[in-house]
Amino acid sequence: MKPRIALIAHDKKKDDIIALAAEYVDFLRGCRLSATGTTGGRLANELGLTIERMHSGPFGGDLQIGAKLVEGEIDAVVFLRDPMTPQPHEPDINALVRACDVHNIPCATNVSTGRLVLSQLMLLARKK
Ligand SMILES: O=C(CO)COP(=O)(O)O
Repeated sequence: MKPRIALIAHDKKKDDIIALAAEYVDFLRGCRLSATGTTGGRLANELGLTIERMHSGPFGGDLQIGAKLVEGEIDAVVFLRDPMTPQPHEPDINALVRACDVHNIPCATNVSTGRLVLSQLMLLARKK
């Protein structure tokens, strides 16, 4: 089965997630991707990725990704949070990260960890 990956970034981290996704774009093309609204729009427009786009984060997108994850439909999350800017939907953000911990789903919250997670998923996918 194709790896199912959720990609999310706060506004000041969006350039970072585009750059990160660009590094792995060939692998990501073979994955089933979901994203919050604005992040997904940029990934689709700038990298040509096919993505299931949820609502924007402040309008419930993190919760939608969390619900998919709870249903067993997400294998890994790359969520580049902005640690320097308060977010109006902080409870939703915490709920998604908590859901990852509850269900033991890898959740990369910075670029370095994102690289480790995507590299490993890529290796595992090659072995299959
Ligand atoms: O706010 C977000 C995650 O908490 C991201 O939402 P957008 O991708 O719609 O900007």
